[in-house]
Amino acid sequence: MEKIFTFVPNYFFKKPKQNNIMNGQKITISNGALQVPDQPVIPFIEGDGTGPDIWAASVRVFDAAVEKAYKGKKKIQWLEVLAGEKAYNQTGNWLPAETLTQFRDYLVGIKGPLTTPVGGGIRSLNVALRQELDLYACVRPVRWFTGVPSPLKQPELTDMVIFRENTEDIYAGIEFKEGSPEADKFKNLFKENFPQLYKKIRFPETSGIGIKPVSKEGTERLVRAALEYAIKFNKPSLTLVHKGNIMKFTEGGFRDWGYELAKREFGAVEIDGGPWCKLPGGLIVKDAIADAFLQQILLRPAEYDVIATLNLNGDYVSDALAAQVGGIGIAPGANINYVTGHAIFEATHGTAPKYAGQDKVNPGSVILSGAMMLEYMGWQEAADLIYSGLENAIAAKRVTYDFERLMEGATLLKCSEFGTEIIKNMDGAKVSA
Ligand SMILES: NC(=O)C1=CN([C@@H]2O[C@H](COP(=O)(O)OP(=O)(O)OC[C@H]3O[C@@H](n4cnc5c(N)ncnc54)[C@H](OP(=O)(O)O)[C@@H]3O)[C@@H](O)[C@H]2O)C=CC1
Ligand SMILES: O=C(O)CCC(=O)C(=O)O
Ligand SMILES: [Mg+2]
Repeated sequence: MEKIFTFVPNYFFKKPKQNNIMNGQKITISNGALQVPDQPVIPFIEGDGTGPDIWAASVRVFDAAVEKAYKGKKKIQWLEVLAGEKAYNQTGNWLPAETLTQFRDYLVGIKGPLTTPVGGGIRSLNVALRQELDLYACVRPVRWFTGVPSPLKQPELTDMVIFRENTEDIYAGIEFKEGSPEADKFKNLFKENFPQLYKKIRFPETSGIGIKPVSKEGTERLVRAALEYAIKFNKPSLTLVHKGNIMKFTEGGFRDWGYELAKREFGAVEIDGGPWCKLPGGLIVKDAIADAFLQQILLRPAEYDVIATLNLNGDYVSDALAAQVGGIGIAPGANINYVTGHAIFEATHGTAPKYAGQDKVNPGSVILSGAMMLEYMGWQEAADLIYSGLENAIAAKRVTYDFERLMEGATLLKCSEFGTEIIKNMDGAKVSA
C-alpha cells in the first residue's frame, strides 16, 4: 500500500496533548475472547470537518451510559490519537506511526470521519487504517428505529447487516495516473505480455489504469465472518453480492469462493442443483448481481438479511441502505479483524464539510458505532442504555436537522443538544439492538 508521507520532521511541531490514562489498562485477547478490564484505555480519533462536533456529543453519551450502567465500577479511559488535518497541523504527518501503534496496542478504538481529497492528494486515511491493521470486515448493521423519517412505506422491513470486504478490490490503491511515466511503463509491460488484451483498451494513450485484486483468502475470511454472524444471530439468509457476470475472476471469484466455503466449512448443500445452498440449521446462502440487488433492496427488503460483498459494492450498498432507514446520520459501523480482535468503530458517513463547526449534524452514527463497540466489549447494559436513549429522543421528535426537516411537529436540536437528549432519555428499558 502507498505510504502516507511526512513532509516535515515531527520535532518541529508541538506534541499532541496526552490524556490522563493513569488508571487505564489494555484490552487484550486470549483464546479468541476479549479480556476487558474495568477501566480500558480506548484510543479515539476526533475526525475532520464535523468530526469534532460529533465526537464532543458522542463521548458525553458513552460516558453517561457507562456511568449509569455500572455506577462508577467501570469507566473508559479515553486516549486521543491523531489522524487527518489535526495530525497534520500538529505533527506534519497525516497518519503518525504512533497512532497505528496505539490502535495495535489497545486493540479496540473508535474514530470520527477523515477527509479524502478527490483526484490527487493523499490516499484515504480511513482505508489506510483498515489496511494497516488488517481490519478485514467492515460490519454495518442497517435497521429502522421507530419514528425515523424514511422514503419507504414500510421501513421496518429493512433489517440487514452488511459485511463489506475491507482490504482488497480497487481500494488497494493500485492506480497509474494518465500521462505519467508509471502509467506508460505499466501499459508497455501490459502491451508486451498481453497484446490481445491491450487492444481492448479503447483509448490507450489517454487512459488512467487501476488494478482490482480480489483473493480467495480475502474472500473466505470475510464470508466466514458473515456466516458465523448469521448463524449466531439465527438469520434466515446470507446473500453474496457481486458483479461476477462482468468481472468474472474477481467478483465472480468472490461468489464462487463464497459458495465453496459455505459447503466446505459449514456443511451447506445445494438446493435444486445450486448454486443456492442451505446450511444444516436452515440458513440459505444465495447470491445477487449488484445492480439487480440495488433495486431489490428497495422493492423487497424483507428478503435480505446478512450481506457479504466486495469493498466497492459494500461502499455503495452501505449508503443506499442507510437512506432507506433514515440516512447516513444514523448509520453505524465497525472495522474488525475477528482473528486478532483488533477493531475500529466508525460511522458510515464522511466529514460533511459544509456543516463543519456549526454544531448541527446528527451524531447518531458515531453514537451507535460506540454502542456497537460497547457490545463488542461485552458492556451490553451500557449499549442498551444508548439504544433506549436514542429511541426515546426520536419518539419525542426532538432531533437534529436531517430528521427534523422530514418530520411533522418535530423540535430542531443541535448536535450537542441531541447528545444531551439521548442522555436524558436513557431509561434502562431493554430494547432490540
Ligand atoms: N469513513 C470516513 O471517514 C469517510 C470519509 N468520507 C470523506 O468525507 C468527505 C465528505 O464526503 P461526502 O461525499 O460529502 O459525504 P458525507 O457523508 O460527508 O456527506 C454527504 C451528505 O450526507 C449527509 N450527512 C453526512 N453526515 C451526516 C450527519 N452526521 N448527520 C446528518 N447528515 C449527514 C449530509 O446531507 P445533506 O446535505 O442532505 O444535509 C451531507 O451533505 C470526503 O473527503 C470523503 O472522502 C466519506 C465517507 C466515509
Ligand atoms: O475514505 C474515504 O474517504 C471514504 C470511505 C467511505 O466512503 C466508506 O468507508 O464508506
Ligand atoms: Mg462510503
